[in-house]
Amino acid sequence: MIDVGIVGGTGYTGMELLRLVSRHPQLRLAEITSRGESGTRVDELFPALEGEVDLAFTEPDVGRLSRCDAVFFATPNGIAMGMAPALLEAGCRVIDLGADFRLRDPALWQEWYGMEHACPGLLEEAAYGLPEAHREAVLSARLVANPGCYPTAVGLGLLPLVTSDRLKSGPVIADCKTGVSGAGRAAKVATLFCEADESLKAYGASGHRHLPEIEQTLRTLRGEPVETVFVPHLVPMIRGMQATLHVAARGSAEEIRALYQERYAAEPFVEVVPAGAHPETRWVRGTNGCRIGVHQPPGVADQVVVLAVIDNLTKGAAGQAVQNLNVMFGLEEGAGLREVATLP
Ligand SMILES: NC(=O)C1=CN([C@@H]2O[C@H](COP(=O)(O)OP(=O)(O)OC[C@H]3O[C@@H](n4cnc5c(N)ncnc54)[C@H](OP(=O)(O)O)[C@@H]3O)[C@@H](O)[C@H]2O)C=CC1
Ligand SMILES: CC(=O)N[C@@H](CCC(=O)OP(=O)(O)O)C(=O)O
Repeated sequence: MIDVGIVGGTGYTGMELLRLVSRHPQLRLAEITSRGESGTRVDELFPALEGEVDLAFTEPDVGRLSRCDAVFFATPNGIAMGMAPALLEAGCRVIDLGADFRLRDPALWQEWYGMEHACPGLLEEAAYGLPEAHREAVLSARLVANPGCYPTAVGLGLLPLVTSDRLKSGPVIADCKTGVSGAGRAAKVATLFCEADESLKAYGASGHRHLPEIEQTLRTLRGEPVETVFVPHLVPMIRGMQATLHVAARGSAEEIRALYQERYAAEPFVEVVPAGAHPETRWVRGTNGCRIGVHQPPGVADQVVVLAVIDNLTKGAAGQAVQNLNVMFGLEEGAGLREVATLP
């Protein structure tokens, strides 16, 4: 068994990790932290986990955490970088669900996250944990930067095109929507039911911190910059994310769909939906799946619309983190991640 620790076990991605780790056949939860709930039993706070988790929350402590084989950070940005060096030194593997190790350039990190990086020396070493693109790097990594939810949906939605000669020059438009759990559990007025329900709003249209991460992902895949317009939206649902990607590309919808099917044929979590289908977020709710549809607007030459849906908390965060751990430890990549979406 592999002993894992979760730092930030009371937040939304920490709760999702708890759900997945508790059902994973090769993982044992050894440590779970919360400053606010230290001493409280996990199943007292989350009765759904009664009989699944026999632990209480503790204060985050490097000494205790370093006894784990792997530690997940499900914490706000800027926390993992303070504790990761000591954990790595102690021989732990680290997977950060936050953004601390995602951007290669510490100056870019400071510009978008407003704080100086605590361990810029680890940025080169960290593997960017989008397994469909960087499986080899994850396989040998001690430290994984779990991608952001929007960069996951946009990255998977564009990967086959940006690595092919079908992509034409011109900006990619990434029109993205997500549910309120994306903002985390800490109360914010904008995500209160009365503020978010029965309404839809764009935000970050003049610049969102996931833009440099998306640009870095696309540049790495293509070998040159891919101009990107990224506009996120908040929609009144709890989980889910859709990236609607407008891309200039050569070829018919059939040819481009075939390119996607070929690229993702061996991927356990990415599925290209049949011609004419529009994937829905509820098809992947609570699962580690990503469903992708390829369409072509009539009457516009060399233009495609790619639709990619994920669950922001699963493939966009905790599920992908477990997938990365499976790859890092040589486990079957889908272990503990075989959930089927709940419908309706
Ligand atoms: N929500 C989403 O859809 C996604 C989130 N992410 C990223 O994952 C990370 C966690 O997000 P999310 O679960 O939504 O956040 P939440 O706000 O829901 O939870 C944060 C957790 O971190 C703990 N925490 C807060 N401050 C500290 C600290 N200084 N030291 C140790 N623990 C701390 C909190 O518990 P306590 O205060 O009791 O210690 C809590 O358990 C973030 O970096 C987020 O950006 C990534 C992809 C998607
Ligand atoms: C609705 C909402 O606020 N969504 C969040 C999603 C991003 C997120 O979770 O951030 P990381 O993946 O970088 O950790 C946001 O736009 O900030």
